[in-house]
Amino acid sequence: MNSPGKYITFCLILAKYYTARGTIDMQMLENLEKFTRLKRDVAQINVDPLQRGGILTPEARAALVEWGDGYSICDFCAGMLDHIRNPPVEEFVHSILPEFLDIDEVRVTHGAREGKFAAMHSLCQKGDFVVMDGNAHYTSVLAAERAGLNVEYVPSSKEPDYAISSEGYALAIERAYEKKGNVTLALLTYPDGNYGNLADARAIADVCHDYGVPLLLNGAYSVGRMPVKARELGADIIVGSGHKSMAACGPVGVLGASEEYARIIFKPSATKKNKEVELLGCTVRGAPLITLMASFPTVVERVGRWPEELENARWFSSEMEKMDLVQVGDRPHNHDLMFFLTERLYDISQTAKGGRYFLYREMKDRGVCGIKPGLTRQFKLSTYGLGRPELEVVLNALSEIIESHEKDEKGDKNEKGANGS
Ligand SMILES: Cc1ncc(COP(=O)(O)O)c(C=O)c1O
Repeated sequence: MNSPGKYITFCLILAKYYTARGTIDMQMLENLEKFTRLKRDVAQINVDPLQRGGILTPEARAALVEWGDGYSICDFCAGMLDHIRNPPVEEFVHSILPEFLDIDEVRVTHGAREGKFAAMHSLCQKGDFVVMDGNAHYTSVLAAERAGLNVEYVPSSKEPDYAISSEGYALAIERAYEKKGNVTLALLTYPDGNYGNLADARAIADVCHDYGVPLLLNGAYSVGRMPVKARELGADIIVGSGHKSMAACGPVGVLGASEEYARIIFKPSATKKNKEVELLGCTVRGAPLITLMASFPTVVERVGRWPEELENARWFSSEMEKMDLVQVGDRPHNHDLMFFLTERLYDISQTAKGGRYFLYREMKDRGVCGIKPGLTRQFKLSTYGLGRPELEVVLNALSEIIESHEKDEKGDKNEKGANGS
């Protein structure tokens, strides 16, 4: 994690809670102390794809404290959250975000998953089919399940590309028809959260439209990181994630729709006229929305720097490959999220002290975190927002770890050879 301070604060809060309860548990205090000590030396460069795009801007961090009270944005609400003028939620939701995403209507949600569910629940009938890419995030699958929908997958091309094709969408829709299914929505994960692959959304949208099926673009890893224009890509519905890619604390997300579908998704209640049913009236009612708004100018600016981000990601990938750590997925890569096959590190883990956890520990010792503890054979990471000097720290850490272990291994073998064993 990128801040040791937050763990220490958390430990102190817990200790205070137990003290207040009058049940000081010595074992618990001891564990907390151990935890604090463990975390004090926490790494500073975080390469976790899940977290890189959600790091707050200084403006959002200040706003978080100021607007932290419950319902803090509701002082001047006249009944519709998205029409609050002070703070300027209305302008943000009805003017700025539609322009940013290039789509007719936008609402704020609690996250990408809530947006996907709202779209599926309102546009599809129970028992319908949603066609989605084989690389789809589990939340897309759960949203469909919760809405009572069947899923027909578009399989990826498998290792090493894991590519998703527009022809695959046509075939999946045909398969659903063969099952006597009613296909009422297609979904593309753009990019997917495993390989960071950006499929040809425009071509996929065209195929779906030929069948009269609207396309939902899951931009959890793209909206707020790179330029994404729904109209240009042919997306009828788009979701983004504030805490993943828009420098917001969350939970917060955005849901956009073209006029035709917005009318259905954002339908007002029959009984509570100024409340939209799918959103249960009001969605994000305080700090997460304010952090999204506070970071927005920086987000717009960083989206404009995407070519630089991409160049860094590609450079990083090529440096990794010099160490035989092989990037899979799109090549050349088109996103900061990358997946590597790291057999060399796995081999080391077979004899290293600590086994599979050696990598996490040794990276942390060198100031890098975010590669999932216990992974050595393959892992994903993100270079988003990291400059070359920080990326060099990551690369040097990996290279040092590999060299030191392989040298030890060679030394051991030579020693055994010399001893005739
Ligand atoms: C590709 C993808 N889509 C959606 C989500 C969920 O986003 P949210 O937390 O905003 O619902 C994730 C989370 O990891 C993801 O990786």
